[in-house]
Amino acid sequence: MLTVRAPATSANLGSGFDVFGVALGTPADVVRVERAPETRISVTGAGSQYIPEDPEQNTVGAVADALDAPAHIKIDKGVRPSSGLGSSAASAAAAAVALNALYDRGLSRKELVPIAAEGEALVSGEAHADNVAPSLLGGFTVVTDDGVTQLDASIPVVACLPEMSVSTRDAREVVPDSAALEDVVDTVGNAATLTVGMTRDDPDLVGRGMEDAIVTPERTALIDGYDRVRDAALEAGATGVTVSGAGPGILAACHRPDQGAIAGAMIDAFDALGIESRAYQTRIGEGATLYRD
Ligand SMILES: Nc1ncnc2c1ncn2[C@@H]1O[C@H](COP(=O)(O)OP(=O)(O)OP(=O)(O)O)[C@@H](O)[C@H]1O
Ligand SMILES: N[C@@H](CCO)C(=O)O
Repeated sequence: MLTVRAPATSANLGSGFDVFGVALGTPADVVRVERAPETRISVTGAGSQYIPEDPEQNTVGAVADALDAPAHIKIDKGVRPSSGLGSSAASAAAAAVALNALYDRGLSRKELVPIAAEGEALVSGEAHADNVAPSLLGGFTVVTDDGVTQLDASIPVVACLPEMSVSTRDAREVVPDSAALEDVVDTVGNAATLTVGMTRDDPDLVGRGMEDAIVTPERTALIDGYDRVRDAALEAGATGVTVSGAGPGILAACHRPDQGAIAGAMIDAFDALGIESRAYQTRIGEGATLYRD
């Protein structure tokens, strides 16, 4: 039996829609695999009641198919589904690493990115890799049609998850088909600022670069209380705030000493609207880890 822990991720970071992603220190999914004549899946943990065990409908089933690696696969969910924290991707990334090792396929982490992305195609209709890449590789990742670029980074963040769900499929429907040149120019500038910030591990530059005038405003309308939570986080010292992935999770970049106050302010702001939430005080962290039992 092999065990893999794969982290939650936050994609987009505002200015890098479908391009940027980061691995989070917590939460994470844990996947255990054992060789078997055909794939069988069981799911426990956060939100497991909403996750199908049918291999045709679970992201890990798509990965087992893509690697031609049938197995009994046990998923222990730490990342709640439809959270914006890359729940479906964490399972897919963990399964890709585990099955690659179980069947000695010899693929590198980068080569596993498109394989894990097959799972995303199953649930959201598109094989976007901006969550599976950081879950596999760790740090900050840039995904384009030409491949994946990875950079180690360790910016402190708060990921606040309200008790509501937004499916990636629905959140992709509100993305505009076109944008004004002025907004594109602003977003490119912000994306460049954020990237420099990551290379310097500078939370101020990263936060400044999280602004986006094209996709994020359309998506915030799907998250009750977004503006109040964002303002509360900024007042408590966040250097930047944006929707995590497709939402409803909200990501704040910050300096380490402000983390507790930001987490409290975000939870209180949701609470004032009658919405329960939890906040992960974490930092950009490592990719999937393989354990041999
Ligand atoms: N192993 C899995 N883990 C989580 N969700 C899964 C899994 N397999 C299938 N799903 C389905 O995927 C959907 C959740 O994926 P979705 O992309 O909407 O959320 P997410 O991964 O948390 O968000 P995001 O990609 O925005 O960060 C749910 O419908 C869920 O049933
Ligand atoms: N880039 C994708 C990620 C989903 O987590 C989106 O925002 O739709």
